[in-house]
Amino acid sequence: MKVAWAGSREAFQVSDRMAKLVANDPVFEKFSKPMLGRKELFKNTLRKAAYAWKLINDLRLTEEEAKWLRHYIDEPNYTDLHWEMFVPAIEGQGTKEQKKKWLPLAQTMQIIGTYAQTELGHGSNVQGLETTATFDRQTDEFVMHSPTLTSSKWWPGGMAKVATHAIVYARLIIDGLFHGVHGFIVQLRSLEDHSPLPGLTLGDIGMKFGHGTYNTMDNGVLRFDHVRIPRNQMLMRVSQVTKEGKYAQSDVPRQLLYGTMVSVRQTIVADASKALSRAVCIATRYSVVRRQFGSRNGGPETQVIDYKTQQSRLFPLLASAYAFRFVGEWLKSLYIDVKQRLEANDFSTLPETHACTAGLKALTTAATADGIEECRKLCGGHGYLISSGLPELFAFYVPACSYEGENVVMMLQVARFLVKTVSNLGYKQPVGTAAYLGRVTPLLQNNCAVQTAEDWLNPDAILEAFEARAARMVIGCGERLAMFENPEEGFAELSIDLVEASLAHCQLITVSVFIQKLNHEIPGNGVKRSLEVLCYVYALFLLHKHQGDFLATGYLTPKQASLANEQLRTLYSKVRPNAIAFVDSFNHMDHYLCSVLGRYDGNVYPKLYEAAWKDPLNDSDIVDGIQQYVQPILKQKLHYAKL
Ligand SMILES: CCCCCCCCCCCCCCCCCCCCC/C=C/C(=O)SCCNC(=O)CCNC(=O)[C@H](O)C(C)(C)COP(=O)(O)OP(=O)(O)OC[C@H]1O[C@@H](n2cnc3c(N)ncnc32)[C@H](O)[C@@H]1OP(=O)(O)O
Ligand SMILES: Cc1cc2nc3c(=O)[nH]c(=O)nc-3n(C[C@H](O)[C@H](O)[C@H](O)COP(=O)(O)OP(=O)(O)OC[C@H]3O[C@@H](n4cnc5c(N)ncnc54)[C@H](O)[C@@H]3O)c2cc1C
Repeated sequence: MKVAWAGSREAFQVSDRMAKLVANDPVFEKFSKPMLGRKELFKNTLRKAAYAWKLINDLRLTEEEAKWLRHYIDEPNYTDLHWEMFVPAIEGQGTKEQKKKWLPLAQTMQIIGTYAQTELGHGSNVQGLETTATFDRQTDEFVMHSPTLTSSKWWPGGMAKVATHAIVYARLIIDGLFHGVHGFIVQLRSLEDHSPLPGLTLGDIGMKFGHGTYNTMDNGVLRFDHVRIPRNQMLMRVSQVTKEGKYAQSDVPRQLLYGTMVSVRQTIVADASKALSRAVCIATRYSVVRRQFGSRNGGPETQVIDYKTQQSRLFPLLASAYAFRFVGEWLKSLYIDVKQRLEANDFSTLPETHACTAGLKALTTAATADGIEECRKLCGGHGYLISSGLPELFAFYVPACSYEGENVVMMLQVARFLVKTVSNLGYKQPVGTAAYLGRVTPLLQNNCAVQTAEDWLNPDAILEAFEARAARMVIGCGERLAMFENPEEGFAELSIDLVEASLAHCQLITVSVFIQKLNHEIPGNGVKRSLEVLCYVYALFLLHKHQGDFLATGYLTPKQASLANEQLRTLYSKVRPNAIAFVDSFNHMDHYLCSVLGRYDGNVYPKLYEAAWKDPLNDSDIVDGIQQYVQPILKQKLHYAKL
């Protein structure tokens, strides 16, 4: 199962080796992090990032190994933006000459970059950005300027204190004419003494949710006061500006300007299963250790994992972790394919890839953030302790619902793709993830054939149910949209239904990828049979949760929906004996989990007790402030005795 989770034996070996390397190195200790003040926390992260870079070079780690190393170090920092956004932005949007100049500097970290798109006034609406890049023909330069307070760049990670360069998105202006938003490479700091260059105001935007997690990152604010950069620092793969000030567009689509976001959204989907599996591992192990009620004749109480209600909250999350792992893997291969096509100027699959990355980013991050919080509750009161590992994990993870495309905004992008696909049905056969919309007649006409709970243990029955639900919701929206004279007005009016239809479409993708995985790629019958159980749990849980959709579209009868739920409960009993094996297969080491409740050895209570004594408040019996503020209250003579 470990191999099935990792994707291959080689992938398992690489991640396992890096996990051990980090866990065994005292530099990467992290239990004390929540006790540090912001400055110490930040410096501590800089120290770890520098040490990690040294290890990467000294040990000559491969790119894959370096990624796992950063993952297990487990602290967001400036290198995330450098490797995941700055470098890919140059790769995807730079010309050959620009790549030749900038990539070697970035890849050896002689410069450190960030991605400065969002502003105080606009994040989702990229076309609404206000920073300007005005071409000056006399000097062959762009003048970067922040004309308003709301045009201040706001959020870019690593920008406040570390980055020496940024890809800055700004409105291109030539001779007073606006030519859309483009990316520019801008140097922020001196490579000698690290001070901000003249004309730039740079700072940190302040503390974020959760203490010890995202505050390791220096998210920044940046303002320009007429800062000049050479013309050849505009990223020019999509559009070019000549020295005469002529604006030209290549025959590559403008959407490539948004390419870096597609790349990172794919990574975020691939990473969702890491965060969810981490929370599920903690909650499952603790649910086996924790006992409440049910003692008979002085025997042990019931392990809380044996309560049906606990199982009904935990096992769908376990199944979701596996579903997200597989859909992340699938999306990665889709992305690698589109990247190769884009390099060869084939843009045909870009719209579908954009819809998949946007929609699956929204689906997986929302479910993962909610899932981590549910795992915290599954651990009862102890889940609220930092030493459970869950509050910090939640604080770290939850902004994924907002960054890289706010989730509702992303689902509306999926809706645009679906509406377009439906309106083209007469003359263009949909392919890939939308192929089912080409079979609308049977999907609209045929209803579910399930008669017994056992009938639900059939991948074809499940797939057809999810296809019919999504198709009916999408087509229904399409029909209602057609009644509006102004399509944009109609889209806005129906946006709530469109988001629900998009979610149905994305859930269909995750369910069908899980089924596909089982049909083709699982080594060993035992592993395959166990994963089949999780696949059914995932699908039937979604069906139960969204049964309103399945019933309202008329595909299921109430009887069939309740048979699905009956089957789901039976499946929970099949998951129970393997629950620990399923979470051990994630191969999460204690160092990575950083959780007293999720310890591999189950030795929870002594370690919980021990961890409490490490709190700085327990350094002495009488702490600072007691004599000054508590004793006077105790010793005062009250006028009003009853108060
Ligand atoms: C316990 C403690 C735990 C701690 C753990 C620590 C672990 C650390 C581990 C470290 C490991 C490293 C891994 C890290 C990986 C991830 C790093 C993430 C860091 C996160 C930092 C965040 C960065 C950011 O947020 S950057 C800013 C992102 N901003 C956005 O996403 C903005 C969203 N807005 C948009 O995308 C657009 O503006 C949009 C799409 C909403 C609308 O655009 P528009 O210009 O108005 O266009 P529109 O008219 O709607 O569309 C035109 C047309 O184009 C199509 N389109 C739109 N976008 C794209 C695209 N990207 N690609 C292709 N096509 C696109 C659109 O559909 C339209 O098509 P048509 O309808 O056919 O015309
Ligand atoms: C931790 C973190 C790190 C970040 N790092 C970076 C970075 O490195 N670089 C960078 O450039 N940016 C970064 N960002 C910014 C991030 O990309 C934006 O915050 C994100 O894109 C959301 O945009 P917004 O803040 O403008 O939200 P808004 O769009 O203002 O969202 C507010 C609300 O309005 C709704 N809404 C907005 N538009 C619509 C619409 N058309 N229809 C319906 N509802 C709508 C949303 O659903 C949401 O509920 C980061 C953000 C965070 C939290």
